[in-house]
Amino acid sequence: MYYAAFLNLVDSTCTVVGGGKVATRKVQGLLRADAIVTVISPTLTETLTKWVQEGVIRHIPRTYQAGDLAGAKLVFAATNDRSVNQAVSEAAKAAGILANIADAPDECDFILPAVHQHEGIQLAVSTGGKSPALAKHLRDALAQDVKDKRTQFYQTLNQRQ
Ligand SMILES: C[C@@]1(CC(=O)O)C2=NC(=C\c3[nH]c(c(CCC(=O)O)c3CC(=O)O)Cc3[nH]c(c(CC(=O)O)c3CCC(=O)O)/C=C3\N/C(=C\2)[C@@H](CCC(=O)O)[C@]3(C)CC(=O)O)/[C@H]1CCC(=O)O
Ligand SMILES: NC(=O)c1ccc[n+]([C@@H]2O[C@H](COP(=O)([O-])OP(=O)(O)OC[C@H]3O[C@@H](n4cnc5c(N)ncnc54)[C@H](O)[C@@H]3O)[C@@H](O)[C@H]2O)c1
Repeated sequence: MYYAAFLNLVDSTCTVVGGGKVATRKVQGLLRADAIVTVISPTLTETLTKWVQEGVIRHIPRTYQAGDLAGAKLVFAATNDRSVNQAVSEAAKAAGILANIADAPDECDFILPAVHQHEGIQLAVSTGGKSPALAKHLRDALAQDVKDKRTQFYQTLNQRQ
């Protein structure tokens, strides 16, 4: 079983290798947590390009090189090249940096849950890597349940503010 935790990444540097669909999703989650994000990739999705133009993320416009992970608190490998993702995994391990490797659950120090966030409540659902689609489905069902009972939950939360 994985150890479940909520990380404080405010002002922490997180490095994402790859600039495709999966990298975009990982960056979005990091920005929601107020992390400082560097993306290393020769290409970017439209969304990532927009965030670079807005100055929201830093972009290194080339392929991954040894030494790129220096200073990172967390590392994400999300290229479509197995050998690159594996090189990132090995470099992170050697540097003692926790890594998420998008195409290799066995190489992940941590995996991401499906998340729902509304006001003060955050739901996170995992299937331990077995079925991300089921994690998404369960997250949506639980989010609906929270929504249905929101008056009751938010009264409790507001009493604690
Ligand atoms: C929950 C979510 C969080 C996030 O990424 O933020 C997440 N995957 C999501 C979506 C998604 N992932 C995949 C599809 C395509 C359809 C399908 O196959 O289901 C879709 C659907 C889509 O894209 O819509 C395929 C896939 N995923 C992994 C592999 C590699 C492998 O299994 O070998 C492959 C095969 C790749 C291939 O070779 O094609 C691996 C991982 N994906 C995880 C998390 C971790 C385990 C979570 C758990 O189960 O506990 C883990 C282990 C590592 C990690 O990435 O952290 C996010 C939903 C976010 C949301 O929408 O809210
Ligand atoms: N974990 C998950 O949730 C999940 C979900 C779907 C797919 N995947 C896996 O994630 C990987 C990426 O999927 P995608 O749909 O984002 O792919 P994609 O093809 O959209 O994007 C790949 C990105 O990697 C970049 N890239 C390629 N070589 C590089 C290098 N040497 N250095 C830096 N960047 C490089 C490309 O320029 C591109 O931006 C695939 O291996 C796929 O099997 C994981």
